[in-house]
Amino acid sequence: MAPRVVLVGPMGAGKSTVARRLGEHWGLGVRDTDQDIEAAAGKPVSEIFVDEGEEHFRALEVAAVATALVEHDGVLALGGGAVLAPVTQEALAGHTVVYLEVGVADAVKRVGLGHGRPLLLGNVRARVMKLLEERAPIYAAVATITVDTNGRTPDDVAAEIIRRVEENA
Ligand SMILES: Nc1ncnc2c1ncn2[C@@H]1O[C@H](COP(=O)(O)OP(=O)(O)OP(=O)(O)O)[C@@H](O)[C@H]1O
Ligand SMILES: O=C(O)C1=C[C@@H](O)[C@@H](O)[C@H](O)C1
Ligand SMILES: [Mg+2]
Repeated sequence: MAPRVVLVGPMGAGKSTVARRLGEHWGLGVRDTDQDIEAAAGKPVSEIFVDEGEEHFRALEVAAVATALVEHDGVLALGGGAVLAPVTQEALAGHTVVYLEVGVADAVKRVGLGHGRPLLLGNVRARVMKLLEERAPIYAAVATITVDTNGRTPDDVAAEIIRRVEENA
């Protein structure tokens, strides 16, 4: 069992939103590792960061991704920082991984004040810029398909993913 597609990309890329569109189109279940972690912990990601710290969250995330990759055969959205873990990078090899690419301007518009996104606390624009710069090469390296989401609607992005995944099948 393996997910039909795994979505990666930074906060505001639209992973959760586009995953729902893809699930509807293909009639597949949708899973989101942030939600799996929240359900198991019984609290939001932002509270896990405050109560237990980022390192603890990252350990939960490695386990949540590993489990979802073997258990889930639908559409899987990963948390924005999941691909930072080398073990997750290795686990993604062989999967259809879609990188939702987004620039600073669109990402900032989409995340607004960054509520519920602990890594954006403070200066949202500066934080987004730094994260995008550090992570873009990692997203690109794990991806088998890269889709530009800038200035595009979630439906448009989903349509491109559907076309390209079906072409590659
Ligand atoms: N292509 C798009 N165009 C405009 N707005 C979008 C687009 N995709 C998503 N959004 C909006 O941006 C916000 C963030 O989207 P979403 O939560 O899907 O991002 P994410 O990649 O899952 O982020 P995170 O890593 O924080 O979970 C939502 O309000 C969503 O409606
Ligand atoms: O980009 C990140 O590091 C994060 C993204 C979110 O999906 C959450 O997993 C959390 O807020 C951390
Ligand atoms: Mg999300």
